[in-house]
Amino acid sequence: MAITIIGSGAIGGVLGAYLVRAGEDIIFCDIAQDHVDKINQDGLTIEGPDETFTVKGIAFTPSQLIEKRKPLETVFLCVKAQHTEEALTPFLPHLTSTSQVVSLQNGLCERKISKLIGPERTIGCFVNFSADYLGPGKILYGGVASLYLGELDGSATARIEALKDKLQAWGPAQVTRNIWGYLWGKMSYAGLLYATALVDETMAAVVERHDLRDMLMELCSEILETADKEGITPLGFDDWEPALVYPRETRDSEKLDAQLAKLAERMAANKKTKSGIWRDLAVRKRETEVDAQLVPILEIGESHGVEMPLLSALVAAIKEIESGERKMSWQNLYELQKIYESLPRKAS
Ligand SMILES: NC(=O)C1=CN([C@@H]2O[C@H](COP(=O)(O)OP(=O)(O)OC[C@H]3O[C@@H](n4cnc5c(N)ncnc54)[C@H](OP(=O)(O)O)[C@@H]3O)[C@@H](O)[C@H]2O)C=CC1
Ligand SMILES: CC(C)(CO)C(=O)C(=O)O
Repeated sequence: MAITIIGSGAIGGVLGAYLVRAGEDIIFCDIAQDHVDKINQDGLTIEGPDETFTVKGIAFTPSQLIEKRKPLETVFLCVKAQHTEEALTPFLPHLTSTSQVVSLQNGLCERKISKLIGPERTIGCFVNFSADYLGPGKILYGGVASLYLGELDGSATARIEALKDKLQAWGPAQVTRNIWGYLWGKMSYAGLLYATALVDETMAAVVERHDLRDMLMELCSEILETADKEGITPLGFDDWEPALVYPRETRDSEKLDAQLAKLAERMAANKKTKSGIWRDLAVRKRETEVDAQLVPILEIGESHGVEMPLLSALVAAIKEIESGERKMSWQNLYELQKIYESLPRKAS
């Protein structure tokens, strides 16, 4: 089973490198010509917490790969959420009736992919390991964390098992019958991650702030309430436990505090201490995935009549940082805190 990785940056690069090292047939595809050239000339280097290694790689830009007119059987789609359609569309003529496209992305990208190619060719995936693209041919890997694969309809299939088995070359990939539970669980966590990117600090430094905690949990609750209205129970992973956050009325502050302390510890111990959102804003100076990740949640929430003052303010603040109108600062979190304090339904 040849695997084509479309978007061979942080996530695609790490998974691809481990698979190449295990002898799998991997084709890297990336829009960054310098990255493609470097992989072809000198290989792809992964700087991980335990080891640094380089694999030889075969890489193409999308146009080079399209020219080859080869059918693509298994695709790992690892582009940022906002690039989902534009990355996949050129390859539609090269997909067969049995092709499978796995979304190794944050967000509800499986919805977009299944619109393009049908749910039967779309495979859901929840990824929580961390990585950063450092430069052409070079990726920092933060270390192992959760990765779940699942059919969108929750069925158990041989193809999911086969993919899970292959991914053992990377680490403890697992199968789930509830991929939407994980994807929404990650979206609730994404609310927290985006909030940490409002300030030029580590994720742990924000999560450790007790004075901001109720506000941050209310922000995540807006997303969790939306999931609830969609009939989905978000699942927990890697010290993020949505069930301790929502429903608001069953929240046990002591238990939640203990859990968030563990989460902060985990964040501080990772090689990647700041989020991908922070990195897009502060290092890569480019737009984040906010329009493709949190804005759709706002839309879904609004369609159910969920009030989302904190999420709306967070989205606005991130967009202002993107456009240069706002700077990263603790002040941004204090502004969210003020909104929180003005809410009638505070859960403290
Ligand atoms: N990095 C992390 O720690 C984690 C990331 N994720 C999620 O994984 C997904 C991928 O993120 P990540 O790997 O960090 O992103 P990266 O930016 O590191 O990698 C994406 C790569 O795709 C390339 N690309 C963009 N458009 C196309 C295209 N049309 N065809 C082919 N390649 C293209 C990008 O090039 P260019 O940069 O030039 O646009 C980039 O090299 C995101 O949804 C992210 O939220 C999930 C968990 C953790
Ligand atoms: C923080 C992380 C790696 C998840 O743990 C992430 O999803 C991101 O950087 O956006």
